[in-house]
Amino acid sequence: MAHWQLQVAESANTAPLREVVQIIDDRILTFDPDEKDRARAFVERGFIPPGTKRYKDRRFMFDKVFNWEAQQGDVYEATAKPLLQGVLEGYNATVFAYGATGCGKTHTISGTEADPGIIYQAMADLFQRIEDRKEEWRTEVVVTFLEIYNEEIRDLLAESGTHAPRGGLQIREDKTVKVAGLVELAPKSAEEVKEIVLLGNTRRTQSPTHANETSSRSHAVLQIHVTQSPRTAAITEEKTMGTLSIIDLAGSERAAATTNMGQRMVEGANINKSLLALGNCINALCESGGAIRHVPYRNSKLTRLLKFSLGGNCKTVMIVCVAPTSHHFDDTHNTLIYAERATKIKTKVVTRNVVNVDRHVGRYVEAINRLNIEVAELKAKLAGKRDAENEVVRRKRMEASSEVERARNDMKVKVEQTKPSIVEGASCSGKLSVAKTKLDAIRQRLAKLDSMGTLSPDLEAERALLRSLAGPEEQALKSDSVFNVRLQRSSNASAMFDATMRAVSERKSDKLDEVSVENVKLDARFRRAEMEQAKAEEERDVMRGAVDDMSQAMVGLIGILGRCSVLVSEAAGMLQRTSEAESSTTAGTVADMLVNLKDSNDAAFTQLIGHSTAGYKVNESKSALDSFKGYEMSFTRRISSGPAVLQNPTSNSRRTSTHASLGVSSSSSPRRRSPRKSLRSSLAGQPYRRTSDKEKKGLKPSKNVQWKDEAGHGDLVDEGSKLNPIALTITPASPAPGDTSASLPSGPQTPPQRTTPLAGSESEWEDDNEKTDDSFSHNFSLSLPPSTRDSSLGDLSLSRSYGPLPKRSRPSRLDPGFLKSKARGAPALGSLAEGDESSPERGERRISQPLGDRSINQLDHDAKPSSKLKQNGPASPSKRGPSTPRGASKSRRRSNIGPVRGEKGRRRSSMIPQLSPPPGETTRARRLLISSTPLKRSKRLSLSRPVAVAPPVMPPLRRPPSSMSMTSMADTSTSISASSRPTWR
Ligand SMILES: Nc1ncnc2c1ncn2[C@@H]1O[C@H](COP(=O)(O)OP(=O)(O)OP(=O)(O)O)[C@@H](O)[C@H]1O
Repeated sequence: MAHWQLQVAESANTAPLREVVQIIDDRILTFDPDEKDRARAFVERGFIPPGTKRYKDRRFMFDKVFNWEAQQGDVYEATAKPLLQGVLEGYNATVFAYGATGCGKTHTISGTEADPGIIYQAMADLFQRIEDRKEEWRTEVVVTFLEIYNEEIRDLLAESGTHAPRGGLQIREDKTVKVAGLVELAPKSAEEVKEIVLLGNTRRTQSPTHANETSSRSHAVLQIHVTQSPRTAAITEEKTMGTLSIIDLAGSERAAATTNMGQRMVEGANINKSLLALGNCINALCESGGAIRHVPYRNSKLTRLLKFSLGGNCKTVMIVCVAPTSHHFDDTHNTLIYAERATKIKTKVVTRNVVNVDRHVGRYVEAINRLNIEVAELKAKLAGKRDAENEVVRRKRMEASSEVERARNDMKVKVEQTKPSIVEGASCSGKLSVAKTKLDAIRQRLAKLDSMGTLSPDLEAERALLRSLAGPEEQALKSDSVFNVRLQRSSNASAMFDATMRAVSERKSDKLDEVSVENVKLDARFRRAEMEQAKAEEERDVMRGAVDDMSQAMVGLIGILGRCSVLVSEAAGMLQRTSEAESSTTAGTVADMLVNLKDSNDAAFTQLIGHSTAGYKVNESKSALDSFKGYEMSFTRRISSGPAVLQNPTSNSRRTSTHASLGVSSSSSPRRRSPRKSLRSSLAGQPYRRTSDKEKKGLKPSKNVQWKDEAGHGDLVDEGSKLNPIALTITPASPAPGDTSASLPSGPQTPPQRTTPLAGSESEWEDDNEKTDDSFSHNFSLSLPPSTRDSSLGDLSLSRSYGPLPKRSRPSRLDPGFLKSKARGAPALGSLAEGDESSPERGERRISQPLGDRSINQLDHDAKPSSKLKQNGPASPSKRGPSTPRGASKSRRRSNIGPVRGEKGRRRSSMIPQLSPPPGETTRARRLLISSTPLKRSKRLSLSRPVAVAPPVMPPLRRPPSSMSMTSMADTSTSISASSRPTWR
């Protein structure tokens, strides 16, 4: 069935006398619409007889009606474009423009360079579609261009001078209509077709007429033959052939209207004749209704040429151009009637032009060769495609790898940036935990003391001590403390670290494949775990340091307690003997009290560590009081900021390991050597004693009033002048040169250990601020009551100076004093000369041994009659000199344990406990009150003063025993036991 599509294009005309075409919508128009203004209608049309219409007012309906604003593209879209797909599928199609002369047929079909018409747009579309399906179809396009001028067919593509005839071509009609001898061109693009059309138009007959300056005096027929065959060849080749005919008819013209004369009139007559033949064919096709009826195609060349386009196997679109003004009233009217009649053409079903070519056997070789070529081409394409794919894959892998590397690098950089701060935060967290734990223990004891109501002086002193101990811990736990600030900083760094890890692991990138994304995530997880491990290790180290600190302190304190108990016991024995000899009841009472004190302390000691010192006997020949050099104990630790930095106990214990006899183990036999660290080694392991500034300046240090100076806080109440105390400052001293242990076989065999650098290095390690906060020292002062005159027997005060001290300057080996003392020989070193002052001869040393070394550890081995104790007196250097290892003194000197020789005199006098007041001097009990609030702090605090035990000559006690008030350490120990948690520090 032929598909007729009638469309009307309105051409703008410059003679708008009256609009005779009124467009109703895109399919309906009204010709010669009725004039509403009756007066004007009368003026225009005059009188009309009754029963007749003044205006035709006739409606026409087409497939599409364009208004004045329609563009070339709009016309193409609605007319020729729907035919193109049919042509490619093997259908014939025809587009022709019909209308009166000068109405715009050529403009619609060909257009201009700037505004191309249907031909160019259709060709552009056609070649684009061919390009799109070229993989499956081989397509050939052949173009012919002719004109029918005065019933003569002329080839518009025939070049003059060639054998191709320009005119007089004949139509050959078989199954199709063909013009013999036409030049066929095979354009490859729409541009080439455009050039072909422009060329042909220049050859087309055009003449100016009255109606149109560029009036086409011929019918132009452009035919595009499209032949397609599939690329996949088979035995039977199926070809499709479609022909698109685009025809620009010459305009119909009325001879009267055009006033053409001569040739133009002849042309017009031929034009009208052919158009009339076309009209007759259309009428015949309409009337036949598709039935077989004679259609007068042969009446003109035009109808012969359009035979199959009008009534055959073809889809045809007729574009009708009309002038909308009353000036072309009749032409427009006739054209519309002409077009309306064309819409009624009914043709048979349109079929495809498909040709099945059965190949001859002889052509198989040709087909096979072609197929081989095709296969080779396809293989080459495939290989190229694979190479390209491989290249793409390789490039993607490289990009993914570099992206992963970038992510890893980002994480590494962030770890390096934040790790120090985060680890420091972990350290601070650990220190804060330690401080809190310590503070809890201190507060527990304080609460216990507070609940006791009125406290005895010693408990008051303990409370003051504990408060001062609590101060730095509270300080450390404050929200604005250094640790908390660092902790906050650390948490910020940690948040940054986490955010970066999260951002990097969740980073979206087209370059990352799944494996790379997983790799990055794993790496981020590893970094997080690594950071957690670093934090945990740091915290563990802090905790371990704190435990070590506690252990060191505990070992030292156990030594102090043990030795004090023995000392008290021995003093009690002396007093008892004195009381027996002099029949002094006072001495006896005091002795009894001391015995009680010793028993109480021993009980506390037992309760504390499960070991009693009661079984130890005092060496009769060498009294502990005589040999006791006091305790020099400087626990240098860092409050809440890490482990205490004590001297390496290993080095010292190694030196005395063979004589470690007062073990902290619960061994039942005191003689049995404990595998654990011995008391002596513990004591030897204490930090070196520091020379105070006063000592360095040669000032005579006070005895117990040194607290304020050293501690920098606490109120000093020097009651010594009033109370005349027996002040015994117990200082766990480092092994003195006179220490027999130093002369024991193990001593010389063991190289002297230099211990100072350890502490020194720690001192250097801390920054100034932290050192101020972190250092403290202990000083335990056992103040015995005035024995003779004061009613108050004084108290046993356990004091601990705590707080800042002036920065200690480390003695340097380059120090002139050091060199000077070095030049004088070993005796000038430190405490090696402790016995000098008590010796009548200079350089002669007293045998003064730490109690723990001799009286406790070697009770049975060195047991001598107690009477020897009195006879002992200043010992000759020869008694110990040969056995004194030089290394020991050197070691002590290096470790700055003792003062230089020049300071000995002053220090010595301050060290000797004034068991009996110097002649003419009123001794008073000296009590130290420690303020709970440190006034100032120093980096390190020397815990104690070196002390020398005065000769065991006890002044007669004048005070009745009943009034004596002595507080044993049992109170403290009881509370400790009650809390089942030692609070030694
Ligand atoms: N839609 C339009 N827009 C602009 N100009 C137009 C349009 N239609 C026609 N014209 C102009 O009107 C003039 C006549 O047009 P055209 O030559 O296409 O008419 P024709 O129908 O082909 O006449 P003939 O039958 O005599 O060849 C031309 O100059 C053309 O540029």
